[in-house]
Amino acid sequence: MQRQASMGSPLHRVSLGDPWSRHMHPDIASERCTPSFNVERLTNILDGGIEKTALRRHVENIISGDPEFSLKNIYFLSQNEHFEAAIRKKVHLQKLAWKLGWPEDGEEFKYAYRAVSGELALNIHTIFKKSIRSLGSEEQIAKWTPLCERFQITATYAQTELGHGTYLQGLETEATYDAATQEFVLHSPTITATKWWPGDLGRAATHALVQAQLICSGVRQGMHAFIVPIRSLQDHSPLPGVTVGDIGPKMDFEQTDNGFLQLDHVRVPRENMLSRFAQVLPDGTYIKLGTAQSNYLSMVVARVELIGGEINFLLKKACVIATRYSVIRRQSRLRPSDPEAKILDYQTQQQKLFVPLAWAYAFHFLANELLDFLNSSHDDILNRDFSLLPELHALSAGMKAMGSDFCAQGTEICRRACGGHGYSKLSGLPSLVTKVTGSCTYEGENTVLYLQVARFLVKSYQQVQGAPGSTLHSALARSVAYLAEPGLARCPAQKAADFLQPELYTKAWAHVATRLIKSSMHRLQTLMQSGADWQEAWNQTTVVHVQAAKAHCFYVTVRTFTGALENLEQEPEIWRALKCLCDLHALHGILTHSGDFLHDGFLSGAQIEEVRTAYLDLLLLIR
Ligand SMILES: CCCCCCC/C=C/C(=O)SCCNC(=O)CCNC(=O)[C@H](O)C(C)(C)COP(=O)(O)OP(=O)(O)OC[C@H]1O[C@@H](n2cnc3c(N)ncnc32)[C@H](O)[C@@H]1OP(=O)(O)O
Ligand SMILES: Cc1cc2nc3c(=O)[nH]c(=O)nc-3n(C[C@H](O)[C@H](O)[C@H](O)COP(=O)(O)OP(=O)(O)OC[C@H]3O[C@@H](n4cnc5c(N)ncnc54)[C@H](O)[C@@H]3O)c2cc1C
Repeated sequence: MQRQASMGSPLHRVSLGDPWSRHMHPDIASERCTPSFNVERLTNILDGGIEKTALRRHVENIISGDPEFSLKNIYFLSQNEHFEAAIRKKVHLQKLAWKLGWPEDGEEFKYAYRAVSGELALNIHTIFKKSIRSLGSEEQIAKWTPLCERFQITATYAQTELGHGTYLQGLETEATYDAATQEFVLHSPTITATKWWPGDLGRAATHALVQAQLICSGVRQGMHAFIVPIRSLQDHSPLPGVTVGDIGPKMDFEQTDNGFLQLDHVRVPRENMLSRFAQVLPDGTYIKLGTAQSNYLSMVVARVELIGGEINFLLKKACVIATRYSVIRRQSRLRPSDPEAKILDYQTQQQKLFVPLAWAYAFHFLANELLDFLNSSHDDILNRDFSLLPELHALSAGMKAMGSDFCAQGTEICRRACGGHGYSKLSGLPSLVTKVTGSCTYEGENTVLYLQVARFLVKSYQQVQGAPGSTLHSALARSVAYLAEPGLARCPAQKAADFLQPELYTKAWAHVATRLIKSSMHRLQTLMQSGADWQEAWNQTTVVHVQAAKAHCFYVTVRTFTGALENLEQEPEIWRALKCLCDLHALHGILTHSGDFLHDGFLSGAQIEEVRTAYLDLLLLIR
């Protein structure tokens, strides 16, 4: 008879399933019996409260107890079998959700998605639904949302083409308005106009949100979104004028049918253009209600939600797997007379695992703060108050880029830290690496997104240069307020312990970000003064602009992590544990970019050595 673990115990997910995992490994059990803080309390904090922990565990127990959600053979499936298994799980989960009354945007779906390791199909159907909310009029939301929620239609977000993924002004798919019939004619004029990559398009979708160049009365009005039926609701066959299929095997995401779509003069009614930010009147008059980039809002929402909802939880899983492995795996001896050591007792293994762990916490708090910013500004933007959009765009772009970069690095470090077993798919680590790697490309290629941050920093720096002190602070966005603050020329730290002060290392990062932004601006201005036009000068300084953008993004992660710590001062044990990880994150960044801190003498070589001492002591403390 299997021992039924209580829902609250950490064992509840281990003692189910195959016999040999029924017993907790003694090395893990011993590690767990002397925590320096209340583990359940920290779990509640990370979940967002006691009730959410209980709900998460309730959902996880449902999932882990239902054979329909089994992942046992997941690594042995072909591409098609993988997709079909994901469809079956999605349908089963949706029926369960309806039966249990789970709310559409409730936490339950998020917990279920993680519990099945993302092995669910129709994820872009959800992005389609959210895009309708961001780009659609109230009438369009009222019409299409129920159809999505009842799965009377399944949909995709079709923006990227064979010829263009980044440069949206270059999208070739056309939507030409025909006033005579009050319809839009959607057409793929070239092979490079073929929509290529959209998820759920290859086999599942009946409808597509097609981002296309709107042509009204012969005038090209830029990228707009159109809802296009692509498969029959009767027999799921492609509709007339539609050529659609799957793009084939990928590095990962085989649970998703990324597809291609060609449209041959497919007609849709005028009402199918999403019209929150622009309208076409029956006579073909174009009414602009937003900005040229208003229809990019759906990408801002997706970038914010993917950081915590997809990207960072892949790193969290890799940290759990690699840390558990590192207290079970014994290899070599610290002294000839000792028993073989747990590999987590080697300093190098501690560095390998505790830095990604610190990143996982840094991006956990960052994702929450960015989600709060989105939720507090989204309604204003929908009501066409775009005042917060530039900062939201810069933060979402930069944090998606840095979050995916760090999570891709971190999962790979965790995988390598598990030696040969880390190379086995059955460890779960390789698929975490290949899945998170995709996030460096999808929803905006990272370099391109860092350049968007750089563009925002250039404009913010020009504000600082051009505005008198008093009016400055009010106008400058909160995330770049440090640009207007009088910084220190030299770091005052005298000893290693001084570098464990969050205010000190946060200011150190603000100093470096400010200097790099100033330096990249100086290079830009120098090139222009020597005769280069803005575009040439910009292109010739993009490397240093990306460097400045990364320093700014790192500063934001440090500032956000230290802010989260301030909210935990009433939980001293937890505060101490997480402060160690915050310190480690900040100091690891300083050591790996020490040249940027030494460059203008802000830190001396001797101070870098003190940073290293503090850093190495942290590894021991965290262990
Ligand atoms: C659970 C499932 C896991 C897997 C899910 C995977 C789902 C993946 C989906 C996708 O990948 S969907 C496709 C994603 N594609 C992109 O992200 C495309 C990236 N490219 C762009 O965003 C744009 O082309 C660009 C690079 C920003 C350039 O745009 P454009 O040429 O039009 O403008 P710029 O001249 O650069 O900037 C003009 C102006 O507009 C502002 N701006 C740019 N983007 C946005 C935005 N998203 N929101 C608000 N504002 C934006 C930009 O800051 C400039 O402002 P100013 O400086 O002029 O004030
Ligand atoms: C797993 C996955 C899922 C996806 N799902 C979807 C989806 O559901 N819907 C959808 O529409 N799309 C989807 N995509 C497509 C994705 O959005 C694009 O691949 C992405 O936007 C990058 O565009 P691209 O592929 O054209 O790369 P490119 O832009 O061609 O990038 C190639 C190189 O060019 C560089 N580059 C490009 N522009 C510039 C510039 N201005 N300055 C400097 N360097 C530049 C980039 O940095 C990069 O190094 C998905 C992609 C993946 C991998």
